[in-house]
Amino acid sequence: MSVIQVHDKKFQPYINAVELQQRIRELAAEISKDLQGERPLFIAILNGSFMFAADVFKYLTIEAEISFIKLVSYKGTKSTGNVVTSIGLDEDLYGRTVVILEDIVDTGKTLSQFLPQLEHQQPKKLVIAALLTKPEALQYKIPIDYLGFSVPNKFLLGYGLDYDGLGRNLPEIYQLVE
Ligand SMILES: O=P(O)(O)OC[C@H]1O[C@H](OP(=O)(O)OP(=O)(O)O)[C@H](O)[C@@H]1O
Ligand code: HPA
Repeated sequence: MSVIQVHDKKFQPYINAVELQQRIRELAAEISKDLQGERPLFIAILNGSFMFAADVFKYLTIEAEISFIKLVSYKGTKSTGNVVTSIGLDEDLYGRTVVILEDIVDTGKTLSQFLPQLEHQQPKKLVIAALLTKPEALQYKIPIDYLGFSVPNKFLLGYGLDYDGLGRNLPEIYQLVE
């Protein structure tokens, strides 16, 4: 792995593919142990989480379902500010064990807006699995139950994460060179 250029910016190697896969196997093993017999529904938030979701899901050793959703944000009324709604969630969450799959919790804004909507459906349990989080960037308190890596507040690329549309296909994670 070496420094790469995407659009106008340079990125240096940060987490290699072997480390990533090893950590994801560990997370999948933990989830499998904790949620044995619950037939959880995994909800992957597109676009960024597609690779993480695919890898976690294939390493699970329990019965589970998966659904992919896209969040769309639009301007609500003055009092509600931005409203986030989801496209593609057809399942009824009532009484179910639900695992949210996110590639990254950065400021936490996305999940802080979306979690209440899921909770509204009264799942039996709602847990979060995130590959990455940036503690220094967090502005909203998000309880991450299964975390891959805690990372510094620098822009990341690869393994689902993009810079202006590119870089999602990289099998490893890169960090912006500043
Ligand atoms: O914690 P936050 O600051 O809200 O950031 C995290 C969100 O940002 C990214 O999605 P993005 O909105 O860039 O869309 P994408 O997944 O399609 O790239 C990422 O996949 C998370 O969903
Ligand atoms: O560090 C990041 N990289 C790419 N996309 C993102 N979305 C939130 N944080 C990031």
